[in-house]
Amino acid sequence: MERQIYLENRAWQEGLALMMDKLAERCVPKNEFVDVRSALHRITGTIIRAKRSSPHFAASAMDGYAIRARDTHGISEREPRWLELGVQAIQVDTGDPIPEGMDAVVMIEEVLELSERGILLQSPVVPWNHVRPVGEDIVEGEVLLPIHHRIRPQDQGALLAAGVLEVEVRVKPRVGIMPTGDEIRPPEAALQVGDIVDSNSTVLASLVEEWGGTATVSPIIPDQPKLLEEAILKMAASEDILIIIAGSSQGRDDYTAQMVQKFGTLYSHGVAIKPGKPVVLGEVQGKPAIGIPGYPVSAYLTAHLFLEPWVKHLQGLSRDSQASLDTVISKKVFSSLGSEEFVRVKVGRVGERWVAAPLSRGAGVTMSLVRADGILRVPRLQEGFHEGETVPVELLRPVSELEDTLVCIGSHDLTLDVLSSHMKARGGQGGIASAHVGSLAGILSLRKGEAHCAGIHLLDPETGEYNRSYLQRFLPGREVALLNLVYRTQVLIVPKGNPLNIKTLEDLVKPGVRFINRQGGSGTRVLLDYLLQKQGINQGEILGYDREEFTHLAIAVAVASGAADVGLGIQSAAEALGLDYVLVGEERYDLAIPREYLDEPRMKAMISVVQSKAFQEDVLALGGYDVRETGKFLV
Ligand SMILES: Nc1nc2c(c(=O)[nH]1)N[C@H]1C(S)=C(S)[C@@H](COP(=O)(O)OP(=O)(O)OC[C@H]3O[C@@H](n4cnc5c(N)ncnc54)[C@H](O)[C@@H]3O)O[C@H]1N2
Ligand code: MOO
Repeated sequence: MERQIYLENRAWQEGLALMMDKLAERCVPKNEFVDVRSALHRITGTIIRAKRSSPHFAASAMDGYAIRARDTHGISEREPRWLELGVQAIQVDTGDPIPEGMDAVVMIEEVLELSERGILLQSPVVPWNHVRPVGEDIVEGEVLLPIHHRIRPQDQGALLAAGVLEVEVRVKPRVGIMPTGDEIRPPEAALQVGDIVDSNSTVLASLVEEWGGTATVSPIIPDQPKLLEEAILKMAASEDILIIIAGSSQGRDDYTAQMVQKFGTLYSHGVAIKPGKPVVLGEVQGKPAIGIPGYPVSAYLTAHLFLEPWVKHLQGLSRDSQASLDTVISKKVFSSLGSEEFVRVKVGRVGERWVAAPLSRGAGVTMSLVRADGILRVPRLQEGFHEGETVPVELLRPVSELEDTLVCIGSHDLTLDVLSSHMKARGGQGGIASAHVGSLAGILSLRKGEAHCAGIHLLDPETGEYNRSYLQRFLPGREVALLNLVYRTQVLIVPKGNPLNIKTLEDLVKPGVRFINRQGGSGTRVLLDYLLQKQGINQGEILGYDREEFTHLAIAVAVASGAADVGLGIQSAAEALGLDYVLVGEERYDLAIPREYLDEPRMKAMISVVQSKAFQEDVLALGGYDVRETGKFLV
C-alpha cells in the first residue's frame, strides 16, 4: 500500500462537518422500550404521556373526617353542630379515598369535641376542603416528558405514578473500540521495556458510557494488516460507531487511514488541532469510523471532539455546551500558528480574579488531564497568549470546588502534593492548585495578585539567609508572612551505584560527566550558582549547565533514564525514583503568604494542616526532610 506522508490541515469543525454531512442521514437514532425502573439516564425517544390520572381517586389530603360540606352550612362558634359518626362523618387518614357521597375533609385538630355519637364542629367547611381531586397531580393523556429528555430519578417517579411502566427511549449507541499496536498490553500484563499498557480503551469506553452509549472493547490487535482488516470488518458488522486506537500517524506500522480507505471512505486524515492532529475521520460500511491517535491526551481530546457528537447524534442530542469562565493567564502560553491548541490548566480564584495556570503540554502526560480544572483553547491563527491576558477556560470541575482551591505558584516541592491531599482528606473540596515556575517567578505571581502563596527557597549569597531579603526586594511595602513548610536536603542525584563516582561539586567538571540543570530563577539554581562561586568552579566547564528542567522530579527522571549523569535536586526526588545521591546541603523552603490572604478560610485550613502532626509524619516518611520549624511563622 502506498503511504501518504502529509496530513491534512483543515479546522476540526470542518472535518466533523464533512463526516456529519455524508453520514448523519444514514445513521439515525433508534427506539426501544425499557422498564421505567431501569430507565435512569436514558434519553426519551418520543413524547411520553400519562396513562392514568394521579391521584386516580379523590383522596383525603389530611388526617380527619370526610363529610358533606352542605351539612356544615350555618355553623358558627355560637351555634356549633354535631355530625353523626358513620353517617355524616367518616374517619379518614391522609391518602385514603373519600367515601362515596362525601365531598370535604375536616382536620382532626378542627374538631371541637369527639364522642361516640359524632364530632362537634364550630365553623362551616367549603366543598373540596382538604380533598385532592382526581388528576390533581397528573391528568391522563398529559405530556409527562418531552422527547430527548434525559430521565432523572424524579421523572421515574412521575412515570410510575402515571401508569407508565415501560418507556420508549433511544437505543444506546453501540461503540466498538479496537486497541491496536504490537507494544500494547492488557493492564494486568507484566511489562517489558517498550510495552505500553492499554489505558485508552477504558478511558474511551467510560466516556462513551457518560455520553449515553455502550462500548465493546475488542482484544488488542497487533500491527498486521490482515488481522486489522478482520477486526475492523467484525466490528463493522455489529457496532454503530467504530473506533480504532493508534496507528493514526505516519509510522511504519500506522495502517488506520489505509484500512478506512480500503473498506469505506476516508474523509480526512488529520485536522488542525494539537494534540490530536493525526485523527482519522471516515466511514466503513456506512458507519462513522474514527482513528483516534494513541497518545492518551490526544485520545481523550479527539474523543470529545469527534466521538461525542456521534454518540449524541445517535440519541438525537447535540453536544452539551461546556461551562466557561474568564480567567487571567499566569504564564505566557506559546502555540504554533495554524493549529487550534487545547492547553490543560489549573484554575483558582485569587481576590476578585480567576487565575489559570497552564499544565504540562505533552500529549502523553495523562496526569495533565487528571490535574486539569479546565481547557484553554488557543485559536488556530494565534501564536498564544500573553501572561496576564484574560481568556475563557472551559471548566472540567464545578466552580464550587474551584472556589475552595488555594493557588500556590512558585518552586516545586513534593510536600505540596501531600499538603493538598491532607486538605482534601479534611473535607475541603479544593486543595492546592500548584504551578511550578521557580521561586522568583512565584514571588512575581504574588506581586501580580495571581497566587495566594508562593513556595520559595532563595538563598541570599550576601547574608547566607533564606527568603526574607528577596521579599523585601521584589515586594517592597507589602506585608508578607513566611510560613516554614520544611527544611530539605539538596543532593547530587546520580544513577544507582554512582557509576561515575561523583562525590563533590568539583566532579561536575570531570570530562564526560553530563549535568542537567534547573531553570534560572529556581532556588536550586541560585543555590548551585552560589556554591559554584564559593568553591571557585567555572560554570562554563560543566557539560550540560545550559540544559534546564523545571522540577526536581524531572531532574531525577533525566538521571534515571540515562539522559544525564547527574543533577542537583532534593533528596526525596532521588528516593522517589530509587536513585543514589550525594549530600550537598540543607535549605529552607517556606510558603510566602501576603497578609491579605492569611484570614481566608481556605488559607487558615491550610495552615492548620501544615501544623498538624499527621501532615508532618507523612512528610518525614518521604525522606530528605526536616520538620523542626514546620508550621512556624518566621521573621
Ligand atoms: N513523523 C510523524 N510522527 C508522528 C506524527 C506526525 O505527524 N509525523 N504525529 C505525532 C502525533 S501528533 C501523534 S498524536 C502520534 C499518533 O500516534 P498514532 O496514533 O500513530 O499511535 P502510535 O504511534 O501507535 O502510538 C502513539 C503513542 O500512544 C501509545 N498508545 C497507543 N495505543 C495506546 C493505548 N491503547 N493506550 C495507551 N497508550 C497507547 C503508544 O504506545 C505510543 O506511545 O504520532 C506522532 N508521531
Ligand atoms: O497531535 Mo499529537 O496528538 O500532539 O500528540
